[in-house]
Amino acid sequence: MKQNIVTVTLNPAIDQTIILNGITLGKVNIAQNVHKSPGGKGINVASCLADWGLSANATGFLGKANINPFEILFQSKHIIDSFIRLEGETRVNIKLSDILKGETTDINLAGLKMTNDHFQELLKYLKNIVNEKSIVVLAGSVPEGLAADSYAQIIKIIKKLGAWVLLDTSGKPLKESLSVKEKYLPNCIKPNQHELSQLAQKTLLTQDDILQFALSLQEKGIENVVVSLGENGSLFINKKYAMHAALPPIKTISSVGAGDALVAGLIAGFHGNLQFEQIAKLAVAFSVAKLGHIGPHLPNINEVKKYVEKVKVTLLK
Ligand SMILES: Nc1ncnc2c1ncn2[C@@H]1O[C@H](COP(=O)(O)OP(=O)(O)O)[C@@H](O)[C@H]1O
Ligand SMILES: O=P(O)(O)OC[C@H]1O[C@](O)(COP(=O)(O)O)[C@@H](O)[C@@H]1O
Repeated sequence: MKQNIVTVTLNPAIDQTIILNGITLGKVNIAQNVHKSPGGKGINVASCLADWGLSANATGFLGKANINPFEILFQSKHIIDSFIRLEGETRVNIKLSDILKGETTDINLAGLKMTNDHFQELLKYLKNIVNEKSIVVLAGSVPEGLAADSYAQIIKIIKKLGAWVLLDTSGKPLKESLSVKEKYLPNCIKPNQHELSQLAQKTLLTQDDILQFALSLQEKGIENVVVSLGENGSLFINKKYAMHAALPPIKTISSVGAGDALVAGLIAGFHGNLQFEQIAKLAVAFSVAKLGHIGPHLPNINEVKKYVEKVKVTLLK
């Protein structure tokens, strides 16, 4: 039984969400409001898990100069803070939330530059704490200075230690992590439609295009392939099942972190040894419940459970 949950965020961010009543590019736009919240994929996962009552050990790299909001989040949600502190500032990512259209535009910056010494320090830490009872989430972009196969390197080490690994990344780091021997593949991946198309090197337009490519990845040896499709829900694929799960859209306050909330729901489900269909329902419920909040937060557990009951699942295999 897997027990301890570790999340790794190589490139965290403070998300600055600017609320606008419509955006016109090339013109002056007046903001309605602005919110700043500590984020980055693995941190968002740990934060949603905390709201569900599961404690995670969060690690990766943070800049010392603007660390306060992260430390406040970790303390308030009892997240174990194992971040390696670096000189300088963690990046600030801009999220333009157009409440008129219900659309969010993300402007993600590069972040702190890393060195191989930083990476080795992280590997050393992971070797110390990861074991056969660990569930490890590796999530987000790879910062400047680290090799594109950084996740592949981490996965090889922690799978040798017996960990179960979920990888949520895109582009070259995703490709590199899947171009390895079967025993070093992640146990689960969660690309969105765009990221899956990048991996496929062609635009996957229809649900069937997406399903066929996701099935081919599962057949290659990735036990669980989850594809998030925004307002169209998600596909969940393992050896036995392929299913589509979704909830009708709710009033979206911010879609930033919906993918991370989906990952948190997957982890909560796998950690609880739930049946695959229940895992899918929990993941979708987490992601939709998050839409009502700015930042990586879920409503209370009972409200999330109400969403779970409403998730519609369709078997595709
Ligand atoms: N407008 C929406 N209506 C209903 N569900 C949504 C909506 N936007 C996101 N979701 C849920 O959040 C999940 C993750 O969203 P998505 O945008 O695909 O992730 P990512 O942020 O990783 O691109 C979706 O699979 C879906 O369950
Ligand atoms: O690590 P990346 O890929 O640059 O993404 C970082 C951004 O993604 C987020 O984790 C949100 O991700 P999702 O909307 O995909 O769940 C933000 O908090 C952060 O600004």
